[in-house]
Amino acid sequence: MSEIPQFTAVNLLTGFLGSGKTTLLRRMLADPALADTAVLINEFGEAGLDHHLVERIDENMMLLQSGCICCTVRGELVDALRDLQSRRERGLIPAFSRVMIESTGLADPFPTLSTIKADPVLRHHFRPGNVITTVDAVNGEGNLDVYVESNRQAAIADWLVLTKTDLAGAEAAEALEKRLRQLNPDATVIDVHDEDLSVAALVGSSDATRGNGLQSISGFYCEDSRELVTASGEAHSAAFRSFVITIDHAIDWTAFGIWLTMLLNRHGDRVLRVKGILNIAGEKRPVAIHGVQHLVHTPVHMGGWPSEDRRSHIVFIVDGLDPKLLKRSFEAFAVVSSEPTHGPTPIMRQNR
Ligand SMILES: Nc1nc2c(ncn2[C@@H]2O[C@H](COP(=O)(O)OP(=O)(O)OP(=O)(O)O)[C@@H](O)[C@H]2O)c(=O)[nH]1
Repeated sequence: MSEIPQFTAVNLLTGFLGSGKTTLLRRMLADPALADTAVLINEFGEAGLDHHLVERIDENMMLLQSGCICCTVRGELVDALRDLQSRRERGLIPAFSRVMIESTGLADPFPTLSTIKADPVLRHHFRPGNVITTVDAVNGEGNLDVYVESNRQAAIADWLVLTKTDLAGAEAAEALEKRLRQLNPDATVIDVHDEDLSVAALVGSSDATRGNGLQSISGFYCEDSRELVTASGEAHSAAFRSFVITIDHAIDWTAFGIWLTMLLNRHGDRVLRVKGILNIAGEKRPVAIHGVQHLVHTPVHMGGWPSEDRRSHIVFIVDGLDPKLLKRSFEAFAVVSSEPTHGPTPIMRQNR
């Protein structure tokens, strides 16, 4: 069992929606050097799926849900860290020597880290560790153009991890890297596909790199899950909404694939993120699907169902798109087969 450090580093894994945070987290947790890591996952929206997609469930992993870590669930973050500390001290959970928080894709890293320093209990046990920011080489430039959150996540990073360079091509990746270096000259920029990348190094000592970003960013906070406020106090123009569709019948894969592709082709600039765990007609194991703006990623068969619940859950994060319209188009496409997964009714629920 590892010794309890005097101050446990709390590392923050951030990056815009769908930029590859959970994918990188999975890779990090698979590294034996990072086995003694406690993980807090924060999701924007009512149905958290990331803790299922990580496919590691143990007592050192917690879900912070129903809000954004930089604002509405900040108290939950404090409680979760205090709880981890208390259970570790009493030997109720395996000792951990670092914490990794995966934030929502919309979170501002600054309030998250300052929460730890400001809390009278936490500051005796924890210290801010590294900020690791994933930046998607396909959508990254566009996100930096439009979303202030994306700029802040990049500006405060100790590590800027370029993802999806395999899809974007060398030219786009180089242009993005150049822009990121201008935005944050102190960060180390690395390609997630670089053979030399040691994921354990991402959570190494942060003393040499931390500071500049934290000092230059102030006054930004996320008011609630729908409206974001800029450093100057003006309302952010983006109208982010998150909602989930839950389906009680097995899904017709072909119809669903056509529907999702058409949706993202047409509205990809406003459907910032789609992710789901689906019960597909004729399949025993669940299928994880991911859409990020105009991009539909390759679906993946999961190892098994994460719980007794066999229904499909699809989470959407949209910017200025009416959830009712999206739901109507989903229904019109008849993506639901006649095979029930969980009782006869109802077919579909929308939480918000
Ligand atoms: N081809 C490719 N796909 C990637 C890469 N990184 C992530 N993906 C895919 O991108 C999709 C989204 O990845 P996630 O890791 O879930 O992204 P995320 O940032 O955790 O998403 P949110 O938590 O919803 O913001 C998934 O289908 C991943 O398999 C990459 O480097 N290359």
